[in-house]
Amino acid sequence: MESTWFKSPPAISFSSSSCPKPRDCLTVRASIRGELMKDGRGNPISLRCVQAQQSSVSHDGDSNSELKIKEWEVGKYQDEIAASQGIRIRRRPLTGPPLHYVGPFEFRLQNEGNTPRNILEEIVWNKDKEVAQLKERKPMYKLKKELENAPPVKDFIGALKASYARTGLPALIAEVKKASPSRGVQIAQAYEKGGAACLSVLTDTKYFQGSFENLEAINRAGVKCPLLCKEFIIDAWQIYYARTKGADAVLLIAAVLPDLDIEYMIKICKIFGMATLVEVHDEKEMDRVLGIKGIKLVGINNRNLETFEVDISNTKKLLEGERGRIICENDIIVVGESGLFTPEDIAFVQEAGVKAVLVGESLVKQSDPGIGITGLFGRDISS
Ligand SMILES: O=P(O)(O)OC[C@@H](O)[C@@H](O)c1c[nH]c2ccccc12
Repeated sequence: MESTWFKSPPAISFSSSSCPKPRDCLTVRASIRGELMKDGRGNPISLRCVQAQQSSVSHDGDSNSELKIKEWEVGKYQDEIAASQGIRIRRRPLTGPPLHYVGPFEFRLQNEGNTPRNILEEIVWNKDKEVAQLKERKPMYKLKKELENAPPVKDFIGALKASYARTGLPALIAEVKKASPSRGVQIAQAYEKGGAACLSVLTDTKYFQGSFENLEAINRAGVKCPLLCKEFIIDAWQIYYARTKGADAVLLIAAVLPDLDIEYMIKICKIFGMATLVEVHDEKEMDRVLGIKGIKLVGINNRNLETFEVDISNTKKLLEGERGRIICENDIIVVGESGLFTPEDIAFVQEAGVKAVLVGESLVKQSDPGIGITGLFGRDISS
């Protein structure tokens, strides 16, 4: 049967002006997924926007595609809000909702931008699909049940502080990069023996050849270092999932997530006792993140995730002046991330103000990761 959507497009405008409270729309997307019925400040969210729009939706079409259309619409709002915060990464391609839908003319015009503009955007678009499939297989209610058997949480920030106090050097978060689960466990154990305070485990498979199996195996092997789940998190579901696999901390990338999402995800992590490493790459992202409540751990990525270029002076640049002062006053721990290879590099970022470093490449280059750690710091930091 021909859809009424096709004949008469609904009276939906995608500009924020049709919605008096764009923040509500952002959270509505989560509530459609059944995850969130309160806003970032704990107030019940208003479903006004969706309700208003639903009243203009024909009920001839099946409710599934209506829901998909709703999700797409709210996703549009989400991208608008993100763009207003200077976020260049779009959460999904501009392809419209289900094929039979012909949207307002202005949006058909915009639909030209269906190719990702850079690698980060491509990763995020793929992640969006991947997470949707995973969620179908394991809906939230099942995941919540599994949480009851999740391994106990380890204190990520406490481990960083203890290591810094012990060695006087930035605490090491050593990254387990692409590896089979058995090799991943060996590497993790060698990092721990070599003096790493915490471990980062890449879990993205498509682009980084990591896996959640690695995370789970390292946790099961009894490694004592707290574990950071290094994932492209775009949905709270992933945090729950990471916890069931033994994550003690998650990475939140400011280039991808709007402030409200970061705030909301920090709250979820807090409830679980997990830490959040909020990653920034430029001044604008740093300023946004410093304005978010509950920030304790900020990572400065020296690698631009849009181009993959690395420049370690980025860490220094972002810690100068007023920003450095705010960080000190608020007792925020800064992690220097990427491109660190030598004791001089470590000294450079320490001088700039970091109390921890996240290192992958330079450690895995060595056949023995323990020797890699000694080479990186210029001395044995294991005891
Ligand atoms: O291997 P390096 O240059 O030492 O970098 C490690 C880590 O900082 C890097 O893997 C990283 C930092 N942030 C990310 C976000 C996504 C993927 C990877 C990363």
